[in-house]
Amino acid sequence: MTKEFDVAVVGATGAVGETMLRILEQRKFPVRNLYPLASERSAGKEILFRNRKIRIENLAEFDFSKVQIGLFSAGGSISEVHAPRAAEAGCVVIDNTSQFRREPDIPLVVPEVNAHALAGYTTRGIIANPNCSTIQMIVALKPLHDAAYIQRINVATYQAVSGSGASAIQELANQTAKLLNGQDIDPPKAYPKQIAFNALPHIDVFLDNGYTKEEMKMVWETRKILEDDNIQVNPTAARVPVFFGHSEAVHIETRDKLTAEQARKILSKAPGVKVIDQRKDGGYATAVTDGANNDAVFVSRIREDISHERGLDLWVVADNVRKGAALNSIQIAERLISDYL
Ligand SMILES: NC(=O)C1=CN([C@@H]2O[C@H](COP(=O)(O)OP(=O)(O)OC[C@H]3O[C@@H](n4cnc5c(N)ncnc54)[C@H](OP(=O)(O)O)[C@@H]3O)[C@@H](O)[C@H]2O)C=CC1
Ligand SMILES: N[C@@H](CC(=O)OP(=O)(O)O)C(=O)O
Repeated sequence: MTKEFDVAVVGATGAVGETMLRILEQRKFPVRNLYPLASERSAGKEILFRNRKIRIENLAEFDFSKVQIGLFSAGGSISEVHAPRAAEAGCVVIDNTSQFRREPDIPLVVPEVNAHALAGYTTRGIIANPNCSTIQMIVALKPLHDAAYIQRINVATYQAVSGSGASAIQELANQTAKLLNGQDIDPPKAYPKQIAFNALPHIDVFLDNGYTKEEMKMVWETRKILEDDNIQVNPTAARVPVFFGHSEAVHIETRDKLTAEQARKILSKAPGVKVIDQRKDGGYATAVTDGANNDAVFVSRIREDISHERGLDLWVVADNVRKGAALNSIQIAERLISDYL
């Protein structure tokens, strides 16, 4: 008989939490009892899971000794308080926030890339899920790194508003509707400037070195996941008026020469990757037509960099809420139960 697990979803009413519920159903994760948790604002409301209504409970009052697995996506400050409390009660936490990612004794895991790191979860009882932009980039780059050793990455992201949660999705929809109706938009709340029909070169807070925290997460997390502090990463992260699906223009410089043909061949066999790369109109993946609602990381526009002897260019697209967050967490949970619990 398949072993079953009691699972808490923290942030179950949010953009990521709701997607987690759907993915647990779709992948037939062996859930015995599901506990959807959120703030006291949502406590008492109901969610649907496997066609059954389940009452949302208040995270602050939840006893984590009732569950073996906790999927957390309610923000860093919430995880800071409640993830250690859950781990203390014997629940293994898979945390979607950036709260613990840089801590050396907490594994930061993308199952296709470094599943072996999961073994370290026993020290703190917490496993960190990486940043969405980092996950899709690293799924595409790891096989190329193994083949030719990547020395430097230059990346520009084009990130969907769903990365900022349910309120930002609503803000883009509202601004778009108002502008199309010839009305003035309300003062922006989710972002400092209008997002509809615009592009903002700003995600997360600004740091002293002039990069934003979203950009530096791509540097720190890439190095930790690849276990290589020598890899140089130079990101620019931008927010664009797309609802679901992050896109990235990725430029790599490898130690050993890799042709576009070799890279295409390697990527076509890589776990979690789907290559769509025909050099013709529409022969490439986009966030909306391919990334959104799909599990794969799509790679397109594979070509040799005309400005660098050992340079390669790629276009990488994925569903930021699925592979960038909810799906990756559940893939971690699947490895956890198959290999450790
Ligand atoms: N891997 C990654 O890159 C990603 C990580 N994330 C992480 O997940 C978090 C949630 O993202 P997202 O779903 O998009 O955000 P949403 O704003 O859509 O949802 C937030 C969720 O957190 C809950 N919450 C808020 N405050 C509390 C509280 N005090 N106690 C308990 N629950 C609370 C909300 O519950 P309520 O409805 O009751 O307010 C809601 O369920 C982000 O803050 C981020 O840390 C998100 C996207 C990608
Ligand atoms: N920053 C991501 C989403 C997110 O929450 O990332 P993180 O978990 O690294 O803070 C985005 O806005 O698209």
